[in-house]
Amino acid sequence: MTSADSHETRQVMIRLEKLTKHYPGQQRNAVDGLDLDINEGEIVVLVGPSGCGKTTTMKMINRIIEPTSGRIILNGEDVTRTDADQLRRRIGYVIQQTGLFPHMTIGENVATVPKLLGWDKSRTDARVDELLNMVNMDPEIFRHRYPKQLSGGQQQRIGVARALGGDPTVLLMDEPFGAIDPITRDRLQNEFLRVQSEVRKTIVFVTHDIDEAIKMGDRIAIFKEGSQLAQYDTPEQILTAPADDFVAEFIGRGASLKRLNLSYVGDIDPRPWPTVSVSTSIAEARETLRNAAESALIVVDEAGRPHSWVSPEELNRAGEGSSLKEIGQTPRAIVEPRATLSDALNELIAARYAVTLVVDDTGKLQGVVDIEQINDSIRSMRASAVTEARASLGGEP
Ligand SMILES: Nc1ncnc2c1ncn2[C@@H]1O[C@H](COP(=O)(O)OP(=O)(O)OP(=O)(O)O)[C@@H](O)[C@H]1O
Repeated sequence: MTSADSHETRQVMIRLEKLTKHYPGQQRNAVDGLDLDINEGEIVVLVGPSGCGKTTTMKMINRIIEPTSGRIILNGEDVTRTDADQLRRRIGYVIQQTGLFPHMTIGENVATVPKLLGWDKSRTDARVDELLNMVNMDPEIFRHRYPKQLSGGQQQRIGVARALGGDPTVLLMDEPFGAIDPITRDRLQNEFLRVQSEVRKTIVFVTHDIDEAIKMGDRIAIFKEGSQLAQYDTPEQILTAPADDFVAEFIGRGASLKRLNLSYVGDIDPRPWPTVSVSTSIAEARETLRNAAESALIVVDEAGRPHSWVSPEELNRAGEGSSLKEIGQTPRAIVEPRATLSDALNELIAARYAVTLVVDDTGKLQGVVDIEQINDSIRSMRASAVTEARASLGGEP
């Protein structure tokens, strides 16, 4: 099944129909007749140049900005003219500067929506603890603190916890990690993806950063000015088959490098490499290497974990009485199947080796992956994306 099929079979959670916003005094509509379907449980990222209308689009979904015309359908229900306060309780909202209430403790902030929903104290307290744990903030330590006693990254975690308070079906995120330093941002993005794999909300995420869009999005909507949709597709499709010059330019250079972040070492079958155990004798190791096409051996410990690399020179130099435990080089460039191909390539370059060692969760050697295999994987990804793009145009595969 292709990714396009799986999107079609899922239920639409948010449907925007001919959604339009005209700001008084402006010549053009900020958002102009936008049609967009967002499926249940997916992260859709709205991305595009400044002023293209992505924030206006998102804020119309919870009607912080009222549409001029068009309809918003939430889970099959037309909510364009229903009570906006009620609507906002069903939709979590995370913004760049967290919007935490400074005079309230962290616990009180996270309890905002449960209180509005009239939950009793014990249910609310339990929910606050659950949410703080979910975003990796120990309730015992942080519950009674105030926002200004937290770092920017910690405040942003609380922003996410608060938005999830009433267990909303939909979460709107407006450049949530925009004001955070790059290293913390990366960590928060990873954490958020972990949280999402547990909570499976329907998420609309606005960013101006295409790399963030590629990382976070199940699908990406690339906007041109006036909220015209240039392309609405998976990150893989957008990177491999951009719909037009505007999209290609917006992705920028290095699309192939960005694609490396979308495939994993686990997608490649590691190939075997001549391997001996630390207890093997030097003579036996020499014999194994002599019969192998490769130019070095991997030595594994009793549990099958990489212990060292040994070269023919090292084996020749070693005296008959010495052990494989004592000679060779410490292995580097070790990756797990969940590492991205980008991670694997980084390891290869940093270690200046020709292959990375692939290990399982227990550290046991599975085989190796080399640069050729990484290259083949990118090539086949590109070929399948082009086939898919042609098929969606109704052309010959
Ligand atoms: N309150 C407002 N009054 C008048 N015009 C507005 C208002 N808010 C936005 N606009 C205009 O509407 C258009 C779309 O703005 P919007 O903020 O939705 O874009 P954006 O894609 O989110 O941009 P950015 O990345 O810069 O935040 C812009 O031309 C903007 O100047």
